Order: sequence, then structure tokens, then C-alpha cells
Amino acid sequence: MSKAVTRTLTTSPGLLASLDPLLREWLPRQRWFAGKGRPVTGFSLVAATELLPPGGKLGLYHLLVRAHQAIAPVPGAPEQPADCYQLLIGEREALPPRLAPALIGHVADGPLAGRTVYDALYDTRPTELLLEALRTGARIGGLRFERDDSQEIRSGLVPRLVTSEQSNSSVIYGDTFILKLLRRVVPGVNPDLELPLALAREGCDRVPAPTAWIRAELAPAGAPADEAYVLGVLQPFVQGAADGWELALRELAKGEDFASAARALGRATAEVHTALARTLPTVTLGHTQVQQLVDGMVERLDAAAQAVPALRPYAPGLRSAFEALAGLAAEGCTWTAQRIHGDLHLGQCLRSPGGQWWLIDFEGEPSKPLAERRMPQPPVRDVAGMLRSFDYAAHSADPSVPGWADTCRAAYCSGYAQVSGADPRTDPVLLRAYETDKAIYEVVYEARHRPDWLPVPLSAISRLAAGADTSPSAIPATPSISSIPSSPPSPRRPRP
Ligand SMILES: Nc1ncnc2c1ncn2[C@@H]1O[C@H](COP(=O)(O)OP(=O)(O)O)[C@@H](O)[C@H]1O
Ligand SMILES: O=P(O)(O)O[C@H]1O[C@H](CO)[C@@H](O[C@H]2O[C@H](CO)[C@@H](O)[C@H](O)[C@H]2O)[C@H](O)[C@H]1O
Repeated sequence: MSKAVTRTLTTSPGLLASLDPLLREWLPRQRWFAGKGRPVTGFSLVAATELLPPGGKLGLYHLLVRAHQAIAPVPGAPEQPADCYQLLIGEREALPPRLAPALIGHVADGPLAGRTVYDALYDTRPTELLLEALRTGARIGGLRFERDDSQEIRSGLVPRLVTSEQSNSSVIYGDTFILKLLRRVVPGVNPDLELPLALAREGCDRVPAPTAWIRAELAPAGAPADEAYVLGVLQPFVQGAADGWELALRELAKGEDFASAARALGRATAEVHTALARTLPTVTLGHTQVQQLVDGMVERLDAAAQAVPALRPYAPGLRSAFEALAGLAAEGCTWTAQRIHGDLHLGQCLRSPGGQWWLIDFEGEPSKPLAERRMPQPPVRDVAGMLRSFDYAAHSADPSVPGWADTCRAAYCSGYAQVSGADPRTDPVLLRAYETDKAIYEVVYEARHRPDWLPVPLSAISRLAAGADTSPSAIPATPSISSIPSSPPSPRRPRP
């Protein structure tokens, strides 16, 4: 670690004030900016760490910055804290052409007046510096670079920024490691580190085991460790892998069968669920807890129908999916809940050239509070996410391949059953409720981000509202289904 990497700025009002007008312009344009559509009204500094001193060839700051935004007041709603973003800001006299896409702007006044600032994740030296800090387990100001000593990190690996659309930012090092830098950060235990570490401890090799990670300890000495911010995770790079979404679209375009890949993916999902249930707490959801789950689903439906008028005609049918689940709970059915992935879809699955599936991105739905994302949930929620994904892929095919989604959905469930011993289709009420909840989420997501895609979740909405889609007959059983136990463990009625 270079001698320059030493100083933490505890207060740097001049720095943030000089960056303010540039960040107001630049931040909302970033894919990972979570507060789209609401103007940024100002910034406040959570922490600033000087990684390379300013004024030379290259200066480098690590910043945690709160972006304050105008929020339409909702009567009675609690005030939301402003989102906190992680920024790695480089400053140079001028940017070489290769860094043009990283430009944030030219600073007019303050400590960096006359300098050009940019997103330093695009630059080699700053990202090399991060890897070196992780390799050596550095502590720089409040930044803690920590690692699993059993894994080797070679020095000198060449970095390159991942340029595809992401919710965070990732840097690949020499095709050996990938470092995900979280952009919107919150204090607390982050499932994107917590779950892969737990799975690695459990010997589950469906998830790349974290090699090293970055935390920021900003609380006073002696404060609980879980108040630290997790800022990034380094993990082995799965070489030559394609994600499940790309693969599914490729097979669809060739008119080829994806059933065996889907079955293997079902097995991989069940392996992850089984390992998580072994190593982290599970709970039984009785009437009260299920009613709370259902209340949440109904609330999301109401909010979605408010936001997207196209959903309104289906609302009564969709509500019946949730009421049916509440009805089973009222009759005494119980379900097991455990830690799950929380945001599973084809894009979160990588297949290596040998055909092995890996699950990545255990962050959960980033818009939800951390405490909610870390709550045990029925594993069927992940299954429902994947089933929706097969439906999405089928809709993207041109020409369409009749029956493709149903075949994949059935194969996935049967693969899942082979490993877990329980076929999700044998609990159609729970599955329909979770598929419905996910499809409603997707309607809102597409209306906000990709209005052209809105017909995809809406077509599922019309089937789900009519009570179709997840009934066992809608998903034909594959031969391996015969291995499913005749009395599945879920839903379970409590013993008298
Ligand atoms: N271990 C890995 N090996 C290879 N590629 C990976 C790995 N982890 C992530 N990726 C690639 O990086 C992309 C983004 O990773 P992800 O964890 O989903 O980030 P985000 O939360 O920003 O969406 C993935 O879609 C995948 O293509
Ligand atoms: O960025 P994230 O991975 O956290 O997920 C968000 O974006 C996804 C789209 O990129 C969106 O997924 C939906 O579209 C996918 C195809 O692009 C499809 O495979 C998924 O099944 C579907 O839900 C996801 O919902 C959203 O949270």
C-alpha cells in the first residue's frame, strides 16, 4: 500500500460544496441512482477518505454522500432518510480520452478549483489500489479491507470495469476476481455478503465464495459491528459464464429446448435453499404471520393499481389469490420460512461452460429496508421469481415457441423437487400468491423503467387473476415428478 494512502478527512465541507453542482447533474444520470424522477436538492457528507492526495497527476477520494431529494409529502407517512451513495472520485488536471465516459465535470471553485473530476472506477490505478488494499487487509481511515485468508489474491491483476447495466458497479480483475462496489449503501448486515459467506461455510458450491470485502466503520469505537456499512465484495470470477437470461434467449432463438438447463437450475436453487435452511434460522409461519404477509401483498397490489391504471380491472381476481392464502392459514395451515435469495430471476444465475449453475447477487430487492430483506420467507418466493422469468423469456422470443415457458417451469420445479423433496407445484395456493405478488411488482417496475415491456407481466396478471397459470395442470408434470413424496411437507397442518 502506498504511503499516500493514509489520511481520512473528517470534515471536508469545501470539497463537497465544490462538487455539489457537478454531482447534481451527474448522479441522477447513473443507472444505479435509486431516486429517479425526483430532483436532487443537495448533498451531505457521511464520510470522506483521501486515498491519493489532491493536486498531483491523480488525486483520489472515497466518499459516502447523502443525496437529498424533493419528496412529494405523503400524509402520515414517516419521513424517509436521504439515500447514501458510495463514490470513488478521481481528480486530474485533464482526462485522457480513454476516461471520457467517466467525466463528472470541471470544478469551478473550492479546494479542487480548475481540476477535472471523474468516476475513478473507470480508471486503472484507483481500481488497482482497491485490490491491493483488499489483498493486504488495509485499514484506511474508517475503511476496512478484510479478506478470507484461505483464498489467495495475486497482486498485479489487470482491472476492467463491467459496462453492462447494473444496480451497482463491478470491476473484473484479470478474469480471476470480480469486485462489486455497492452504490446505494445502508448500515447493517448486508445479505450480499452475509448469505454467500454462510453458504461458503456450509460447503455449498452453487455460489462464488467471498474472497474479500470492504466495510466502513463510521460509528464510535465500541459500537456494534453490524452498524458498519458493507461497501463491496470481491469474489471469484466465473470464467466463460453466461447468465440464464442470455442463455434462455439464445436457446429460444435457435428453437432449442431449455428444459434440462431449467431442471439443473431448479436443483441448484434447491441446493442453495437447503444449505441456507441448515445454517441459518428457520421459523414456522402460522395464521398471524401469514396474515401479515398477505396484508403486505394486498397493500402492494393497492399501491400498484393506484400507480398503473392498466392493473385496475384485474385487482379483484388478484386479491383472491392473496385471500386464498389467508384462508388456508385461517384453517390452520402453516409454512416454513427461511433465508432465501430474495430477488431470483434468470439474470441472477450464471452457467459456466461445464454446465454448472451459480447463483449471484444475494442483495435482495434493494428498494426494501435491510431488516425486511433479511427476514425468513417461504422459499417458494424464489421459485415464483424464476417461474416468472421463464414467462418473460418466452415473451421475448420472436417467433414465439408454444409451450416453451410451461416446459421450463415444469422442469425447474421437478429439478427443485429432486433435491428438496418438495415440489412447489403441490402448494398451488402459496405459489399463485407469490407469483401474483411478483407479477404486480413487475408491472410497476416495467411501467417505471421499460414501458414497452409492460404487456409481459400484464399477460401473466390476466392469467393469475383468473386463477390460472400455477395450477398443477397448467404446468405439466415431467417424469421425475413421480419421485415427489405423496404427502409433501408444505403446507403443513399443525399437529393437534
Ligand atoms: N462471480 C461472477 N463471475 C462472473 N460474472 C459475474 C460474477 N458475479 C457477477 N457477475 C456479472 O456481473 C453482473 C452484475 O452482478 P450482480 O451481482 O448482479 O450486480 P448488480 O447487483 O449490480 O446487478 C452479473 O449479471 C454477471 O454478468
Ligand atoms: O436489476 P435487478 O436484477 O435487481 O432486477 C430488476 O431488473 C430486472 C430487469 O433487468 C427485472 O427483471 C424482470 O425482467 C427480467 C428480464 O429482463 C426477467 O428475467 C425477470 O423475471 C423480470 O422480473 C427485475 O424484476 C427488477 O427487480
